[in-house]
Amino acid sequence: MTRTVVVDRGIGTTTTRSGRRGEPTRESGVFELSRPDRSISASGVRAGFDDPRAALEQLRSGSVSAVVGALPFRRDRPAALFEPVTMRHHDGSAAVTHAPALPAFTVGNLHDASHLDRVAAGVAVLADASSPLQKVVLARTVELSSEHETHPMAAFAALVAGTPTGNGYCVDLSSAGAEYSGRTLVGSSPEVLIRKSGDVVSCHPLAGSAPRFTDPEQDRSSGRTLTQSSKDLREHAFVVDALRETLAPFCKTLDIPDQPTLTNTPQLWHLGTPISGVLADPSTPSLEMALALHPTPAVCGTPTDVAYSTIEELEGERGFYGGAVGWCDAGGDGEWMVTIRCAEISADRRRITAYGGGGIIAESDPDAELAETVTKLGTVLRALGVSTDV
Ligand SMILES: C=C(O[C@@H]1C=C(C(=O)O)C=C[C@H]1O)C(=O)O
Repeated sequence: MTRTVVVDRGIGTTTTRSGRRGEPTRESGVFELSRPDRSISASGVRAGFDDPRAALEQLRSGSVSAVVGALPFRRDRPAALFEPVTMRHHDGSAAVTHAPALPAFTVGNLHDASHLDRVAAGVAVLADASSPLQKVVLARTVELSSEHETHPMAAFAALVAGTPTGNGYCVDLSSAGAEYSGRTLVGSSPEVLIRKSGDVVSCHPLAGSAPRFTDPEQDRSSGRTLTQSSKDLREHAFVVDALRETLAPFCKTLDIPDQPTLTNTPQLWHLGTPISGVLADPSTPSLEMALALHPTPAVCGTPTDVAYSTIEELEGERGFYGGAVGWCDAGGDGEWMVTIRCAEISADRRRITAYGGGGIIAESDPDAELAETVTKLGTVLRALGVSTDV
């Protein structure tokens, strides 16, 4: 799967190293990751990698100086990673100026009842004593279309502005091959898969969700109920257990609180566990750890292989939703966010596919799960000016 792509910046087309000329691309190699304390802005493709192992090898050997991009949900699908031509770090979240205006959208079925059948089918497998499946994350999409183009930076700016933390990302997916040429992933994820700085690593897994409310008392009560929900605590524990098992071999010390704490976005309350550790080998690349940790049961399930096949059967192809978005420099430092609260913008920029899902266990209720996807889809939809109150 190794493919190296060199971009001819002058005329905006992509050529492979073997000399084949690809589809014309616009602004090839856009990568933005906005985080509350430190953001990354990269552009241009010096070398593209659809195989993350090849990117890791070249980072280790020092032949590339940094890698940015997106990992897909399925480990056997092409990644969209690249060594950028320029890469800047800056303090605080991204401040996008002069972003073009967003167009008006026609929105697909926001309350698509077919998700009820999907969840019911998942619950049936989970309740079947002969299946090893304990948790599965099931998701759905909503399609947006417009007569006018959505500029990815306009969507990114709106997503960053839509959260007080300034979380947001925008990734050109062209390095994943012809199928993805010109497509862009945008989103605002609250979930840190792995962050590495020197010998310190941290993660902030989220699992277990409840809606926010405008009424302060109702809002607090929704959060409080979540902290006491045995169903959500169980969903959360699968994720923390998986992270503990994967992180332990990398770490000299690992600090994992016994109980999750409440965290929030403008749309949702979540159960979250702040995990930190000290690496045995401080040169371990953040990309290596992201590949080891992904997919966690926050986006896939337990056990992973059974959850993967259940998702494939009940949902189909997820593309980059449920993957990871991030960066890794030559010293191994970097940060990878779980690719949730996201949407993919088509190459012609007139169609947008937004994604939302949730963890399902045997006790899950299909109606509540459908409502949770609408709330989660609200992160992207509201940023794009689309109401979810219909
Ligand atoms: C799967 C999504 O979110 C994940 C699933 C959660 C849950 O099941 O409660 C919570 C946070 C995320 O880890 C999504 O936003 O699409």
